[in-house]
Amino acid sequence: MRKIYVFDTTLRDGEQSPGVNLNTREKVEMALQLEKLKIDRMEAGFPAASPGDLAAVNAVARAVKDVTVIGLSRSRESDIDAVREALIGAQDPCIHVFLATSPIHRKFKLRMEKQQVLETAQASIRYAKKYFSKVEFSLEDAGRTELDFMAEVVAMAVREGASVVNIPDTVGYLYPSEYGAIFKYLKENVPDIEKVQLSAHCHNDLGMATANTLAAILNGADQIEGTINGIGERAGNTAIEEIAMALETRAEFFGAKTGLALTEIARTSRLVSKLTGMVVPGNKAIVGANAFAHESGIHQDGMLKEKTTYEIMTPESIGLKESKLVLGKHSGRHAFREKLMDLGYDLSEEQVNEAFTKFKVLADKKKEVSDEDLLALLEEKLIDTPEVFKLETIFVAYGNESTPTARVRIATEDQTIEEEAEGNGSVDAIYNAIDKVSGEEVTLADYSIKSVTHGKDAQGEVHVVLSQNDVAAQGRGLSTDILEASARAYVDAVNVLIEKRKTFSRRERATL
Ligand SMILES: CC(=O)SCCNC(=O)CCNC(=O)[C@H](O)C(C)(C)COP(=O)(O)OP(=O)(O)OC[C@H]1O[C@@H](n2cnc3c(N)ncnc32)[C@H](O)[C@@H]1OP(=O)(O)O
Ligand SMILES: CC(C)C(=O)C(=O)O
Repeated sequence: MRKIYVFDTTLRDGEQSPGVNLNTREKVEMALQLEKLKIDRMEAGFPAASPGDLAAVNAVARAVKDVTVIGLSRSRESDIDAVREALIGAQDPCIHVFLATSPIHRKFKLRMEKQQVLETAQASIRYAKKYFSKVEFSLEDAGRTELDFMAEVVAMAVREGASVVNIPDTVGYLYPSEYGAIFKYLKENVPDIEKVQLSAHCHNDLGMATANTLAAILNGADQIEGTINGIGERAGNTAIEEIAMALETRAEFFGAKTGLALTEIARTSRLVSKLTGMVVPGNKAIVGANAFAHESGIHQDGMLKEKTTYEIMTPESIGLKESKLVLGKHSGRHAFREKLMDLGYDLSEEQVNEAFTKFKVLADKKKEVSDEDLLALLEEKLIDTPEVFKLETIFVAYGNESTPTARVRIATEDQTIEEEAEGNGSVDAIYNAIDKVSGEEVTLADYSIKSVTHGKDAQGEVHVVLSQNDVAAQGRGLSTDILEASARAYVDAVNVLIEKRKTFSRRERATL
């Protein structure tokens, strides 16, 4: 299997993400984790950028042992000298010199003719070669450079003894077949091209960085450049974890692999996210929180029967513990039952169906139903409350300068009653309206509320104690809305109270 060398630029191009600034300690921490991931080459920074970056590159160079450490440099002697200083102490140092070659960059940015570009690049490679045995040269914006001029510059870099020549699609402009064709062209048209490694460096402006990098591999690229989590300038760079897993998962197609320790991917991704402050989107390939999570019933059923139905790679392969079956409104009975078993509930078919119906009502209100939600729901289900009154709807009007008003609709065995009442607050108004429906004279002896789950859409659980003469009754209500939970708890307590009163009077009659 052909080996693809991984050039990680999380610490350089990744740090160019707007808002990201890594200090020396953070760069070293990340570098040591990248070493554990077994990347081959690491671009630690741009030493000429600032004294701080020079010092950080030097600290990284001294800290890592098994990775080639690289410093970036413009085609200027002063930049090259800064890299020399920064890489003192590196086990295996390498300099990365670049110069833009495209007509747009030549004309507007560098204000150079083709010949000047060629000569400047040549002079800088020669100067770099005096101090470094390993020199990578990049043709910035190669993706928009004329093919014949690109070949001319690459041929010069080969003659001057560069070890790697990089062909960046700096602005993420190309389509995979176009990018792949460049590598094929260079392989076929540049003399002695086999003396250098060809490298692919893609940006994600049109979301094609991964596809373009893979196209380069299919057309002979020896090295790929990218960052962890795909962070980087503008829309970012190629995500290294995507390339590594694509090659691993489709080895029969690509016939190439990286040497990465794949089980370190998840840990590295988390560290990069933590230190850069760049949150990984849930749906990000490979390392997003949802990459191995399944929410819909049909998928969950498939997963429970055979994981390969919906997973082309395992979470374990990137260092995660297991896939997740997330309960939500699209989930089905198979996953629901499985979750109940995990929580220690071995229920009958009928009980599962009953709980499932309640779960669906809750799932309509909540984005994700947590274990705590389910436990609360199951406990509620197991309490055998006789339903003389059944709360159908509540409506509350509240304003800080008006009297709170509530309207409730409650079903009894043979009719539906609607009542409205005012109160000192919204809950009081609801309770007054319920009293009007039930006709019961009760005292609210206790009221408490707590959140049983977390977040903005947490479920609130309300407990009330009602008393009537010598009889006390407790009620409990659960909802994502605390007013609804309050109403449910109250109606529940009224029902319990009526049931208790019946039992009490039966006992009394028996003793008479
Ligand atoms: C595609 C990439 O990611 S390339 C890397 C991009 N990364 C960075 O730029 C981060 C670090 N950069 C910096 O800290 C600063 O830009 C510095 C220190 C390098 C230079 O700062 P300044 O001297 O103030 O120059 P400034 O950044 O404004 O302009 C860049 C200059 O470099 C020139 N330049 C750009 N690329 C190159 C190159 N590869 N080789 C030689 N000169 C170059 C520009 O033409 C411009 O020159 P001019 O001043 O003669 O017009
Ligand atoms: C310096 C070069 C390799 C670069 O980052 C780019 O062209 O995107």
